[in-house]
Amino acid sequence: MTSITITRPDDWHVHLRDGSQLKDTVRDISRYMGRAVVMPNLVPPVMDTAAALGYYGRIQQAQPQGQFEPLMVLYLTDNTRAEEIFKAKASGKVVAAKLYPAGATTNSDSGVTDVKNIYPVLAAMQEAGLLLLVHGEVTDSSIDIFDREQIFIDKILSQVVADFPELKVVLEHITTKDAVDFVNQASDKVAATITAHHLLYNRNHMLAGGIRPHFYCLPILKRNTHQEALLGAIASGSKKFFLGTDSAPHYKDKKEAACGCAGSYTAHAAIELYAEAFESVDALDKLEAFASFNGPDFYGLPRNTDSITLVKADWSVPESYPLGDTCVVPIRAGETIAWQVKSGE
Ligand SMILES: NC(=O)N[C@@H](CC(=O)O)C(=O)O
Ligand SMILES: [Zn+2]
Ligand SMILES: [Zn+2]
Repeated sequence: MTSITITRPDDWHVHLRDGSQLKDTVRDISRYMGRAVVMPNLVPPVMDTAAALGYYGRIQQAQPQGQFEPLMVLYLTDNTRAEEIFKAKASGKVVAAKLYPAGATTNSDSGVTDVKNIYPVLAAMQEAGLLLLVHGEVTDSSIDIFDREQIFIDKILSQVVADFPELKVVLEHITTKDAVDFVNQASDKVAATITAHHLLYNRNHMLAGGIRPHFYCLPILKRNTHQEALLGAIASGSKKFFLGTDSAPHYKDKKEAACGCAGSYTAHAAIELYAEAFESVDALDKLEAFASFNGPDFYGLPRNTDSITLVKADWSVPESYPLGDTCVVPIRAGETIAWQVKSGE
């Protein structure tokens, strides 16, 4: 296949950051994504509706044409109150709240220390119809970093799902066969996003023959059998899996450092990288539902109505892109990508 036309996609998990970085992240995300679920892990985090609406306004100001719609998320803390959930829902702009276990990932220090602390909030979310998005990793330092997702699912997520059967839950950026199996056997209230980098890479790409910091993200890339399980999930065509890039820019010098930040940048070529992943398992016919149908269907939002066309033609990715005052090194920097979006779309 040399060309494929799909309904305009959305990104159900992205980091746009704030301040001087917004013009660059918004430029990339709004090239062809209709909507994006914008993660709230700013400094300070987006903890209430007023902050979410302020952030929404700044994103809107940063987009040249105004055709892109940010979908806002509240950052849950031990102190989030149930009434804030109803306020958020009533705003019409906030679609979800995010559970970051405290200390699990970038800017998660104010996250939740014990999921029991937010049980009244989860009850309110279930009642109001606000989705729960989850960074699914335990934070216990004695637990091996490669096991943190699987143990979170066993110890915490299965209990939450059992205790709130009507709550819609998205397990974000899944990285393991355990997560694929969990989501597949769960009710239709449970879904997952999968990133392009977890589909295209495994931990060998990050660690064999030299350490490559731009592949360092959380949850960390796993062994190739887990990558194969993720590819199996997208090739299955299940409606429970959809596009969430987790594109998470950090300045070049913060990644290429003795203690580098977690996060990989893919918004410069998101759908193009997903097309490669789907093609690798001969499943390009499943790309449209994954990128453009399953997300809005799960969130209860309308699907986009216009389309974009991808053509098979190599292009070279720059070594870096401008980001705020300096730059970000994207995934595939200095290498080629096999698909491109036809210009003008
Ligand atoms: N994925 C990452 O490695 N980093 C994300 C946070 C997150 O999504 O966990 C970030 O904000 O940089
Ligand atoms: Zn995360
Ligand atoms: Zn993320």
